Amino acid sequence: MPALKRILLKLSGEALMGDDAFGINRATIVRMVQEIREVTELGVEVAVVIGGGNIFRGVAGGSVGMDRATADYMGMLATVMNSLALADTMRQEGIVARVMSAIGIEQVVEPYVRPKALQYLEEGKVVVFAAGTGNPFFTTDTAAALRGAEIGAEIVLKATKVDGVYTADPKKDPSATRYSRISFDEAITKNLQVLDATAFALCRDQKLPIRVFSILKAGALKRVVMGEDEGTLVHV
Ligand SMILES: Nc1ncnc2c1ncn2[C@@H]1O[C@H](COP(=O)(O)OP(=O)(O)OP(=O)(O)O)[C@@H](O)[C@H]1O
Ligand SMILES: O=c1ccn([C@@H]2O[C@H](COP(=O)(O)O)[C@@H](O)[C@H]2O)c(=O)[nH]1
Repeated sequence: MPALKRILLKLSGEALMGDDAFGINRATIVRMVQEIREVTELGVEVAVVIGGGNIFRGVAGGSVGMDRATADYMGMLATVMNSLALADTMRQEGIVARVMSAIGIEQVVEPYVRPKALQYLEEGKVVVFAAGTGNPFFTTDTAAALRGAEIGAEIVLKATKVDGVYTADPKKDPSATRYSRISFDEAITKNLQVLDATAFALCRDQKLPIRVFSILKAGALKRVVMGEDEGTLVHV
C-alpha cells in the first residue's frame, strides 16, 4: 500500500538534458515517465511541475542585460515546452495526462483552473502544471509549493540531480554531508539553496512537507511513495 494518496512532483528541468548539453534527452524523459507510471499504477494521484533549466532561466537572461521580467517569461515558456514533451511521453507510455498553464496560451494548452485540476486528479489523470506561477521573479519550486498547497497534496516531492539536502551544495563542496531530516526553519536560516527561500517559506506556512531525492536513482520515486527512507525530508 502506498503511504501517499496525492503528491506534487517537482521534476528538475535540468535533469531532462541527461548527458546532452541542452534540451530534452529522449531516454531520460521516457525513464522519468516510466517511474511516474509505476506510482500511478499504485493508485497515487500525481500532479507534476517541471522546471525549465534545460532550456532557459530568467536569471541567465538578466545577467546578459535582458529585462529580467521578459527573461522570466521566456523561462516560463520553457517550462511549457517541457510540460508538453512530458505529457506527450506520458501519452506514449499509456498515462492519461493534462497540461494546464498559468499563462494564457489556449491554442496550445488549457488554462489552469483549480476545480478542473482537482477533477482530473480525482479521475486518475496526471496533471502537469506549466508556466510556473505565471509571474516573473518566481521559480518552478515556488510553483510546486503553490500548486501543492492548492490541490491539497500531502507532500511536495522534489526530484533533482542531488540525493537530498546537504550542509552545502554537494556539487561545490565535496565535504558536505546529507541530512536525512531537516526543519524548514533550519533550512531557511542556513540558507540552503536546494530550493529557493520563497518555496521553503510557503511550504512551511502551509505545513506542507517536502522530500528532496535523486531523479537519477532508479526506483527512488516509488520508494518515496511507499514510505521508505529516501533523500531528505524537510518538515515543519
Ligand atoms: N544545500 C544543498 N543541498 C543540496 N543541493 C544543493 C544545496 N545547495 C545548492 N544545491 C544545488 O541545488 C540544485 C537543485 O536545485 P536547482 O534549482 O538548481 O535544480 P532543479 O530545481 O532540479 O532544476 P530546474 O530548475 O531546472 O528544475 C542541486 O543540483 C545542487 O547542486
Ligand atoms: O513562477 C515562475 C516560474 C519560473 N519562472 C521562470 O522560468 C525559469 C525556469 O524555471 P526554473 O524554476 O528555474 O526551472 C526561471 O528561471 C524563471 O526565469 C518564472 O519567472 N516564474
